[in-house]
Amino acid sequence: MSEHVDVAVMGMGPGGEVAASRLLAAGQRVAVIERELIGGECAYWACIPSKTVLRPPEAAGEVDRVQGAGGAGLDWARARDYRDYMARHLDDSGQVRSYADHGALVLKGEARVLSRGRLEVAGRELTCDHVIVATGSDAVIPPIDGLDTVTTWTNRETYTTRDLPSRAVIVGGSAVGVETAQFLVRFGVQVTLIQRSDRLLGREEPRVSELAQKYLQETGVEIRTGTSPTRAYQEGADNVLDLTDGTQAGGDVIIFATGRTPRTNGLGLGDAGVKFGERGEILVDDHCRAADGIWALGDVTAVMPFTHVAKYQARIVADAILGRPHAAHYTGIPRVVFADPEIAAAGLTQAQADDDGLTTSTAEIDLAQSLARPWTYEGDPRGHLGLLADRDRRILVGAWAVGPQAGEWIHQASLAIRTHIPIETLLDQVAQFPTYSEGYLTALEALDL
Ligand SMILES: Cc1cc2nc3c(=O)[nH]c(=O)nc-3n(C[C@H](O)[C@H](O)[C@H](O)COP(=O)(O)OP(=O)(O)OC[C@H]3O[C@@H](n4cnc5c(N)ncnc54)[C@H](O)[C@@H]3O)c2cc1C
Ligand SMILES: NC(=O)c1ccc[n+]([C@@H]2O[C@H](COP(=O)([O-])OP(=O)(O)OC[C@H]3O[C@@H](n4cnc5c(N)ncnc54)[C@H](O)[C@@H]3O)[C@@H](O)[C@H]2O)c1
Repeated sequence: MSEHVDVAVMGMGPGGEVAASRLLAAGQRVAVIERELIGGECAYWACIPSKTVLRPPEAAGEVDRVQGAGGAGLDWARARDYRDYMARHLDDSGQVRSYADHGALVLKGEARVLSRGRLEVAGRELTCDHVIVATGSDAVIPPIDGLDTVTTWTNRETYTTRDLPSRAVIVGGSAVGVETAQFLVRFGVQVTLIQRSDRLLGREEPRVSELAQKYLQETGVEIRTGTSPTRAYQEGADNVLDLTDGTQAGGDVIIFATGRTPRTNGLGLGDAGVKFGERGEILVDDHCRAADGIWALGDVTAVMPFTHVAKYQARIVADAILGRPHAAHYTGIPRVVFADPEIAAAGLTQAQADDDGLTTSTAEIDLAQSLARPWTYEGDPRGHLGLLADRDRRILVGAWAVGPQAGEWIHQASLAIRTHIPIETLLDQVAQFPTYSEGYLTALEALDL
């Protein structure tokens, strides 16, 4: 006999967790279904371990850059132990207990939709009023001849490794590739980064790519753009890639940071009326509704594959199920790459604004030339801020920043873009002295409006 719940959540990554927690708090009977670990990719193999191991080199670098301090050392064994602690030693028994204590029906296993409102999990049948699909994404590995003869890693092996390689080749130069290169090189690994397009972080402004490349090269990463692997083979102890530009790259390991694909295989969703996009993503409306009684959120929708977006969409879905629907807005959501210095952006790029037919004005400032904070912060100051304004509406539509803690102070631009704060109000806003946030005034004044 099948058991009935109000809502079944398929996949308990950060998106599924937020949806489930909110629905449980509102008194709904919720089944939480997870085939691996409650917490998902983010908690065990992505955001949390990566940000944990990026922090020691960042802190040590800060100490070395501050005048009057110096000599900070790095200790991989301690960094790794703390990473493993932060990733709960790949043990979710605490989460399983906690959801059960909060009244959830916790099911460990692969969920599959049998028909609308009917699910199967590990041989057990479940009926429900709503299904939330929050199954995330898998790493993509491009088809390359000979790949099965060499040692390959994705984010999973990279962020659970006990020992660091001496030399690593990273394929892919977007967020995962840049962060992974930054982490490894600062822990002493010799890193070669292979990027197919002609610049890193291809979705951001070309100037952001340029700064990202400059800072990464300064830390010792060898970056090769405009090329990609054609063949993989073993040469002695080396894992080697032949590249399209006729060169080779070799190391102890080849790490793939070549994107993600939505996890929808075998979920049985097509029969339940769910539609898929070109990348295999679940198509949703602005309430994250995929079909009658079926909702989807997070990476599986490919709207913006970030944890903060998965959590936002979870709020949208939970509110819709609880009878207080409001549409999702993605304008101005921040995008941060936790390199050193941090790389942050929000809103449109110039190319996107052009596509939208906007009449724009841009400004870029070197923060060290106009602010005190970069100088009080470090001896050889770094920091750039770029703004993109809509001249007709006199609002910001885009912003980027490359500098210390940019991932924090980008949120000012994020809010301004999301809420259409008039430029005049932004010019009248007072930022604390001396902070990086003061840069907004200088950049706004540099706009030609
Ligand atoms: C190396 C790396 C670093 C990242 N760093 C950041 C960062 O700093 N900040 C940020 O915002 N984003 C970051 N991301 C992106 C972030 O990890 C994802 O956007 C986020 O995990 C998406 O959450 P989700 O809930 O949609 O899916 P996931 O975290 O992928 O969770 C989905 C869950 O569903 C489960 N599942 C799948 N199929 C089934 C099934 N049939 N039945 C039951 N369970 C199932 C999976 O086991 C998994 O636990 C990073 C990604 C990578 C790869
Ligand atoms: N700090 C963060 O918020 C954070 C950190 C890491 C990842 N993420 C998210 O995770 C997702 C996955 O990131 P990602 O960097 O893996 O994927 P991505 O899709 O953003 O980038 C993949 C990169 O690999 C390159 N590439 C693909 N195939 C290649 C090949 N055969 N040879 C050489 N280069 C190749 C592409 O040109 C592209 O630059 C992103 O959407 C990102 O938003 C976020």
